[in-house]
Amino acid sequence: MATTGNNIDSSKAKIVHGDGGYVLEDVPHFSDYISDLPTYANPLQDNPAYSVVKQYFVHVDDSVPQKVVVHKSSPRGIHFRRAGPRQRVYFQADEVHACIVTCGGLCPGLNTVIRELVCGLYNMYGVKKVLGIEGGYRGFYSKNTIHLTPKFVNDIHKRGGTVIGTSRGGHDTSKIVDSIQDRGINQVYIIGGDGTQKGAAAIYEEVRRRGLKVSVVGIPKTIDNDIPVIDKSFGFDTAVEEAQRAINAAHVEAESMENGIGLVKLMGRYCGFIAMYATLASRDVDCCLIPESPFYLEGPGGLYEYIARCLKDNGHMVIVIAEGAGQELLSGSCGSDKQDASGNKLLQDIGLWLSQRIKDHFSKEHKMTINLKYIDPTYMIRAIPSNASDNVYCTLLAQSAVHGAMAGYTGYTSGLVNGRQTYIPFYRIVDKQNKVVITDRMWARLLSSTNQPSFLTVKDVSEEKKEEETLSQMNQLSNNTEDETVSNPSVK
Ligand SMILES: Nc1ncnc2c1ncn2[C@@H]1O[C@H](COP(=O)(O)OP(=O)(O)OP(=O)(O)O)[C@@H](O)[C@H]1O
Ligand SMILES: O=P(O)(O)OC[C@H]1O[C@](O)(CO)[C@@H](O)[C@@H]1O
Ligand SMILES: [Mg+2]
Repeated sequence: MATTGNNIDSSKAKIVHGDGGYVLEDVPHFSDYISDLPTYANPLQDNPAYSVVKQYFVHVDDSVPQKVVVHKSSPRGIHFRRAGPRQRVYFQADEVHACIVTCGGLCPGLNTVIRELVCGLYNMYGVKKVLGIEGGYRGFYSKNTIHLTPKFVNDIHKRGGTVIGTSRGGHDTSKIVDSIQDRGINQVYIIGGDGTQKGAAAIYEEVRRRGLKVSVVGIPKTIDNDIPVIDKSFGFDTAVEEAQRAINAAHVEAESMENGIGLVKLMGRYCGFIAMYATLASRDVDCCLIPESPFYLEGPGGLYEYIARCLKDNGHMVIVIAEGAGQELLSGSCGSDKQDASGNKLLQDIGLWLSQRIKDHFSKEHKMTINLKYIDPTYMIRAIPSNASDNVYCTLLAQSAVHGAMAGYTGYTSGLVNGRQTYIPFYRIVDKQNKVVITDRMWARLLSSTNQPSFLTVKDVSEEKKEEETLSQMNQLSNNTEDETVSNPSVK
């Protein structure tokens, strides 16, 4: 049996091979494990808003390539099923009993997704029974539910947070599936980050083992942007925009004083996307430190040397640090192995630690007084409503999720790949975490925009590149050999 690192059985992967090295990583469908299900004409065909649209229904063979940059001799590569409404659906409106749950940390846009799931189900498919599960996964078996209607959700998108609450920990697969079965729920919309998607994959496996006609659908959420495959997660843009306010404040403080340093700590437990994009957007940042790129303080090429140069040249500087950066420098201090209820590492405050180190170093070694202001906006970048572009993104994600469930697909995450809405099998989402690749162009762009040292030796760079190549070769190999092969695709 082939399993991913998370014990998700990937041997059931539906891989379809086509001409020219075309590979479709398809998502599960009810018809894979339940026979003779009736289908119905999609009610959208009679909806005045959609019936005028030329080719509104997605073609059964439509798929979206994972890689858009190719060479003339490259194989066509991996594709995902294109999201959208299908001609035939597997549920009648009054048969659907949907539920929505939000898990993990907050993220701008959660309420927008909830709103659009409810309105999409009501307005597009005439579904009237939509339950909100309160307080995350544990809410399935230990909390009340809320009946969600278009009226109830009408202006929740203007508020931060999630109207149905969220939590970490408390995932008990069999209790959750018992609750789904007992309540007669047949569409489960699960909004959350990498941990949540692992939980969703486990729920799907159990639902399938019990042979239930229940669609299990994930909607990827995380301001950290650590979910692989998708272009980016919703709320990320909003968080980066809000982070600008902290960086601006740091810059104003720093440039108003002699030897002023503004130090901003931003969220990013295992990856530095928020810090990287906020730095690139701001142009006021002189140094960005992220978990993927270890840094050191002392000696040639170190952080102290760079700070001294910036202060000498400009009189001030701004540093952005992701909360997960430099944790190895802090190791040994107490509390480093603590975890939250979901098993995520609890981090120590690298920003506070670094502020003290910088002050001590410059007063002792350079006899200089540093005016350092430490700004930690923490929850302020995620406890806000989503901006306009995230709102549109949330709407498309939610509507795509609904179309897929109505069409009988299950075990998928609704996600944007190369600007197109797709259905991605869970095993692809939970397999690994998305990280900033420091040998990619984006990190090089950042280094050339800040002029900061890379903190890497030539040897480090070549090792990093080798590691990346090995990883991508392994991925290629597993796609070619591990999974069940279906030639002559009969795609739905
Ligand atoms: N491997 C796993 N299997 C089953 N459930 C899991 C797993 N990992 C996490 N979960 C559950 O998923 C939920 C959310 O996980 P977590 O707290 O890690 O947040 P997340 O979804 O990764 O979001 P974020 O990191 O953006 O805050 C929790 O209820 C947790 O119990
Ligand atoms: O909400 P909590 O448990 O304080 O967790 C904070 C974490 O959540 C995130 O916002 C998303 O995973 C991280 O950036 C941060 O480390
Ligand atoms: Mg997470």
